[in-house]
Amino acid sequence: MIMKDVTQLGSVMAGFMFMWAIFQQWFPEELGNHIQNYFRRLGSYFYPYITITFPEYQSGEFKRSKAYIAIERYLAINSSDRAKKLKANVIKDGKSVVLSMDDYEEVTDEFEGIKIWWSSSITISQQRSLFTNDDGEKRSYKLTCHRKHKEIITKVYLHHVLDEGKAIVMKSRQRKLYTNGNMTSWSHIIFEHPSTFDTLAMNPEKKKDILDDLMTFIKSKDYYKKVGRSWKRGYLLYGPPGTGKSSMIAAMANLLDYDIYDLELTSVSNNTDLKKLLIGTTSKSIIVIEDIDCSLDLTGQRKKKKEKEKKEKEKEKNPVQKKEKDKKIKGSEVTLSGLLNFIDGLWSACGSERLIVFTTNHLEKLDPALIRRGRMDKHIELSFCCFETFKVLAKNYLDLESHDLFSPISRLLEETNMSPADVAENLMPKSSQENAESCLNHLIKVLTNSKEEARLKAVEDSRVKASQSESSVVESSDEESSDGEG
Ligand SMILES: Nc1ncnc2c1ncn2[C@@H]1O[C@H](COP(=O)(O)OP(=O)(O)OP(=O)(O)O)[C@@H](O)[C@H]1O
Ligand SMILES: [Mg+2]
Repeated sequence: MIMKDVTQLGSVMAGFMFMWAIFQQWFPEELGNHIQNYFRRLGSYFYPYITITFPEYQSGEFKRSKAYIAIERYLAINSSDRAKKLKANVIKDGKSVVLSMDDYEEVTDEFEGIKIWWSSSITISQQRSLFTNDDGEKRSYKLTCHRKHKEIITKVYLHHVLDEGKAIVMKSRQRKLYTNGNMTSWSHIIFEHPSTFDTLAMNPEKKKDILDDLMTFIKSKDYYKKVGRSWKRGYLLYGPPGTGKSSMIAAMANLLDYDIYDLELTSVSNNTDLKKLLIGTTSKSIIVIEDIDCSLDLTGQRKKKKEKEKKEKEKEKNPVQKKEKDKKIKGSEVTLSGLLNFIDGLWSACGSERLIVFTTNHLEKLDPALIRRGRMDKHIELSFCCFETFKVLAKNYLDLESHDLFSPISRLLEETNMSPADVAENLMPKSSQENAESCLNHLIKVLTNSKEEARLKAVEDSRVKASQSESSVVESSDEESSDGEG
């Protein structure tokens, strides 16, 4: 209603201005300016509103304007005076419907006590252009507010609308899992991994710590800017196979609504291609390098320690040699320094709000430069299944929070090294006859066998060790006696 009054008032003022344009030609210039100013003031008095229009397509752009899409989604959810006619947009390959305000609808919004009017309009263009859709329709949203609020509306409210709208778009879009199939570009599939922090079995305190860290990160845009760092964070996930490293990455992506870029380092030819791939990533994403120790060629790293340290010192003195020491990625020309640049060089700042995650089964094999704090800010160990981990798995897989068999399982878990993947596998019912108790009994059996196997292996290992040291004693005494003969 108010919106209609505002629009009518606008039409009256437009009429005034038109008449003025005709009269203007009959007056001397100076008098004309006076009258013009007078009319402007009069106009502001009767029509103290400003309007801002957001077209669906910016000129020169083929894609729908991001601002338009953000406003569309914001208004569908936030406008206090909801639109009566809605439009349904089908997204996520037909799996989800998003409602938005239909053409020629009006809604109101309120921000810090200020009333804002929004209207949607459409003009049909006779001349079809590349920048409109097939029907030659040009849609736009128009914001109207009182002139005295111009500052707060343009500087604060619009940011709020665009940020909220973008967040809604991000939440409802389909997330993608990218891989560098082609050497310098990414290809993707829809990312639909069911792992979440609820299904992830690990020590609850550790889990909370990671969750807090992630939530702090996503809210820290201004902080990162203030301290002069690009808005990204590195996570190093390490631990034996089947302990949940990949599952945690999926849980992170699901929690934050991020895309995943799964970087296969061995198929990147050189540092330049690596840089191109980096530029091709978007914000709000996780760049993952799995099994980083398998990608880096670390042959020769474990030579005799002292000899190596001596050589290192010499190389430090000679920059040419220092460059040579740079390790290469197996089967490619990408070097360690190329990778370090990828993580935190100048180019790494080309996007924002990004996590870089490395996983490894062998932390000790990694070059310290690669995982130092600042590059890999948070080191997270995922280890063999403990009782805390088991409890989460029992809850997820069997809907059990407690059971008499939990205490023998707790003891056995302390005495064995079984990965959560193996425990989970044993908790899964294999037939319709199996119930929670039979699954627990099955797990006890497997844990007992594994404990026995570990005991036998330890006995065998110590036997081999003893026989090795015996034979080395014999060898050295033989050498001594032959030296004596010589
Ligand atoms: N901590 C865990 N919580 C819940 N499920 C787990 C956990 N660890 C392993 N699993 C289960 O085991 C399977 C394998 O786990 P995942 O692939 O995450 O292990 P990983 O640590 O990445 O192993 P790898 O080092 O071999 O890559 C998962 O599909 C999941 O079902
Ligand atoms: Mg994995």
